[in-house]
Amino acid sequence: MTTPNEILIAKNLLGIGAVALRPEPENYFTWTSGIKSPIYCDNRLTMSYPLIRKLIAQSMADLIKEKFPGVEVLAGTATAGIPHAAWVSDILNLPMTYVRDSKKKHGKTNQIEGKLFPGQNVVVIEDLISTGISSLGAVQALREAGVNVLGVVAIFSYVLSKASQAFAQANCPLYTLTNYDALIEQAQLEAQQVQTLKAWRDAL
Ligand SMILES: O=P(O)(O)OC[C@H]1O[C@H](OP(=O)(O)OP(=O)(O)O)[C@H](O)[C@@H]1O
Ligand SMILES: O=C(O)c1cc(=O)[nH]c(=O)[nH]1
Repeated sequence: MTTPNEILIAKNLLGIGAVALRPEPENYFTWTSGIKSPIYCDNRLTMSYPLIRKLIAQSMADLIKEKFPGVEVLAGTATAGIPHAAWVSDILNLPMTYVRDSKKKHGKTNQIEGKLFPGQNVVVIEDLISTGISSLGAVQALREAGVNVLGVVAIFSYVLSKASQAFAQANCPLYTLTNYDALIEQAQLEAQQVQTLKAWRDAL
């Protein structure tokens, strides 16, 4: 069942043109995982719309307070999760860190930037979940640093079965503000196109 807030966030993403469709296989987008896709959701565009980024930050803050009341630190995923982690940490008045996808090649060679203390309760902030590999990589780095990852909060998920399995296997709860089904239902597409897009996702 799609909730009113999932619909609201999906409508806002659609309203700013964050969702692009390329139905012809020869023009498919390439995702970070290498998956070829007829759809791409560019949540980075939300940075340019203060009202929408505030709606996202407040919704994430509310979700974190409800699901992870013991949170002590937020960790954004580089790069697209970082600005959202900053805005949410401001609302919740919490310290913030961010996690690179690998160790920096120079300087202090950190993968995690910012201050963490072993045993702290951390929530990871991500912009988007496809396979979940990026956010679960951040979760692993944080666990190796000795902190307790309570879970991941993201703006959007494609709800791929492989992502659900990966989060379950990593014993990491995931909550998102909206998802693929809400998005394509609000996208004012032909019924046939909605069916094709759902079948494409379900086959991944
Ligand atoms: O669930 P996954 O299959 O890992 O895919 C989702 C990731 O892909 C995008 O990041 P991208 O690698 O494009 O980098 P960016 O955040 O620096 O833009 C997005 O911001 C997520 O982090
Ligand atoms: O999997 C990805 O790389 C990906 C998909 C998508 O829709 N949007 C995005 O920013 N990244």
